[in-house]
Amino acid sequence: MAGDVAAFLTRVKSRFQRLLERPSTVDLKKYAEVLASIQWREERVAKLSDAELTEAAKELRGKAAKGLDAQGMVELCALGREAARRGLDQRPYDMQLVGAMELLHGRVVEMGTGEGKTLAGALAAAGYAVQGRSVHVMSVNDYLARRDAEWMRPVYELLGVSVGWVEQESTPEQRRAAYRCEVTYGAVSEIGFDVLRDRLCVDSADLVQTPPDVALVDEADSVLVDEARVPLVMAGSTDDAQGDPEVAKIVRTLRPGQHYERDEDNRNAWLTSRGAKVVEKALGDIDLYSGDHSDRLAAVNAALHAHALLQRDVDYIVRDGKVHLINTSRGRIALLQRWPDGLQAAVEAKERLKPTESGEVLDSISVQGLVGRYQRVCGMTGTAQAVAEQLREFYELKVSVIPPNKPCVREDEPDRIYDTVERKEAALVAEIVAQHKTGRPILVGTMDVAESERIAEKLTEAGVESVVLNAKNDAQEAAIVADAGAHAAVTVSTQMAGRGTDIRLGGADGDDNDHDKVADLGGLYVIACGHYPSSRLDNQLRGRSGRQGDPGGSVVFASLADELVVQYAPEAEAGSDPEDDGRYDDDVTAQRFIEHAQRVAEGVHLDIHRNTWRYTRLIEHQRDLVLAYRDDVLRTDLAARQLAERSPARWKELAEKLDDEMLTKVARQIVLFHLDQRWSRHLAFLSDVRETIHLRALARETPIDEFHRAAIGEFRGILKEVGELSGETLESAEIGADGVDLETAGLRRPTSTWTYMVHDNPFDSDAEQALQRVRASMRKVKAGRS
Ligand SMILES: Nc1ncnc2c1ncn2[C@@H]1O[C@H](COP(=O)(O)OP(=O)(O)OP(=O)(O)O)[C@@H](O)[C@H]1O
Repeated sequence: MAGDVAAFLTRVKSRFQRLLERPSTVDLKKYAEVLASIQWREERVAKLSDAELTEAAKELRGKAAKGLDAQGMVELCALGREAARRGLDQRPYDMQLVGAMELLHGRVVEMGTGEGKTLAGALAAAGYAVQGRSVHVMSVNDYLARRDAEWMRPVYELLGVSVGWVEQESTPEQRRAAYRCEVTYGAVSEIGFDVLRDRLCVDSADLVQTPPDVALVDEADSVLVDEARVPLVMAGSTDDAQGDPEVAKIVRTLRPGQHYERDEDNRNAWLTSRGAKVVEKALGDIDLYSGDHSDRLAAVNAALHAHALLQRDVDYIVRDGKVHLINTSRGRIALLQRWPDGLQAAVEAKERLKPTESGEVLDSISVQGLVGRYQRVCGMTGTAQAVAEQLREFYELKVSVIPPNKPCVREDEPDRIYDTVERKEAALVAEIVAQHKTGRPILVGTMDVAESERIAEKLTEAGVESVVLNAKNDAQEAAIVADAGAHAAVTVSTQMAGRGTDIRLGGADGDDNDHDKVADLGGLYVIACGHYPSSRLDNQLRGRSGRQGDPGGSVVFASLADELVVQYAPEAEAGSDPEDDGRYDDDVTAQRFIEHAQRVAEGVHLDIHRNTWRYTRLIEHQRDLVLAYRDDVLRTDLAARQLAERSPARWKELAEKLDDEMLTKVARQIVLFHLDQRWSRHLAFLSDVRETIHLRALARETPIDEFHRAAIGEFRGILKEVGELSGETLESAEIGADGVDLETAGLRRPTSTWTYMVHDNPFDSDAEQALQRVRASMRKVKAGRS
């Protein structure tokens, strides 16, 4: 009873807190005086020569070393505005300055599409730089990182702020130079991979990054929420996890319902007893569930997952003999992503492809862990309000909504709801044909690659040529999207392909005439082929139209047979009969079910995020401890002192042969080798624990508690073990004037390393769900056997 009351109070408290902390539109009254002061100062700044402007920014640095006070903010904005006017021929709007100031207060700002976030972000980054801080502007891809850095360079230069960018092709030297700049642009993945690669340096001169200070995250909702769980991984070459072609062949013959079943949300599949028997027979009458065949069981599970849950052209495409994952939150190829090794190999076997190299995970960090390293985090996006709660829960970040420079006049029509997908698509195509005749540009948002191709085909049949945007590279995508506002353009796009690119009415190279012609037709018309699993994604798509007060329109064509509804509101039904064409006219019940399905989907994703974070938080914490120790070893003589104390006789003997510098280097190499290897083993251990945690949970232990207990217990001994192993190596390895030969001592560092992002780990996405599945499958197997 007391527990119930406590739970009730906690719920009330958190609801109350949420209400208090609801993101609100910034109070412009608060900024009225500041904006007036900026304008007053701007008139004076406009009279300065370029050199004097840069000098004034330098003076501001002197005063801002301990932070920007109100006067400092005014000066920064006045100088920044003038620098943008001269460098870009764009005078930042008041709302951009307000956005920049909110970023400088450490907020995630919501600014609509086309409101000029890139420039607002650059002014904020310069504001941090004049305070002596170093800023990483995190973009969603290489293309945008480079584009934004180059685009904003004139502004930074006039303000005397150095700027650089990193991309996948950058050499270590280029990276080092970029990170030495006060402001560095880079894709989140690239910045994360640099953190991981720096983890392997045995000489501090090889490090490329400087300590993390300020992260300014572009498309903050995608990065901090949608992709937060994505682990960035660095692997080294060792043995390879090959997909078993024999198992793949057997699994290919299995039928759903008979041999295996899937859970409702399509996140897992398991063999029925009949399926288990078929597999066991085909593998030579083995008992798949006996301890002797655990490798085979793992291979069967991975193959079944690849066969039953991962769909070609939805989850991945096959191109050039390789499996390319499709990033579900952006609906485009995720070049650097792969699944956990067993699954990747299983999909390759399913598609009968040559297996790609796999390896031992040397280190990994989640996007959330990466962002968590920074002292200060701020960000910008067109859609932050809907994730305000998550930003607060996971990052302690607050959202500020910046009103648009010009009010949005886009017309968002009510949903058009149909009974079946076929009839919905027929109506959608008819609507496109009709609108296209007027010359109005249309952007069609689809759920996945397969759907985008299907719609494009239907359009061709109906005599409308369209451009499909789904699996091109970022630069090409940007160029295509930029032209989506041209007269009579029809662009079919998967989710947010080409995000970050402005869609100008009249086309990228159009003049004012072209703009006005398209505006007169009603502006860009966005048509969605259904609702996305989150209202935020819907809004992102809609937001592509109606920029800077332009006219525009949007509509969603939905059906009660859409995957979202089938998966998350299977009980959905309409309150009326459909018209002849399958449309439910003004049916509130159908509409409510669709909204309900979206809310459930949002809830499921939040739960998964919360659950994964409960697991990864501890790992990230352990990682921080190991890294802090590693950093001491790398930069000081800690290893030498520790080994001298541990093996005084050997140390004395070596000190007679080697100079101090070499001996310190030897000690460092030995300790770093063992530390890195031990950490890699620890990660493998944790991954094993997570994969089997649901089995342990059957023994009535709470999975997360059990995981913590195992992880903490194992971690406790790591540094001691590294000390012991290092001592042994010091005693036994050959150490001469040239240093230590680790290889002859059997201690090989990985010869090649590579980095990738793990798309989604289906094996450990949600311990509770996994537990239920295992229970269900065990029940089934048992029932089948008895
Ligand atoms: N102060 C300004 N004056 C004139 N044009 C501007 C100004 N600020 C930005 N722009 C222009 O507005 C367009 C949109 O800018 P930007 O791409 O930064 O918008 P955004 O908010 O990032 O949009 P998205 O959500 O699509 O990423 C660009 O073409 C840019 O050159």
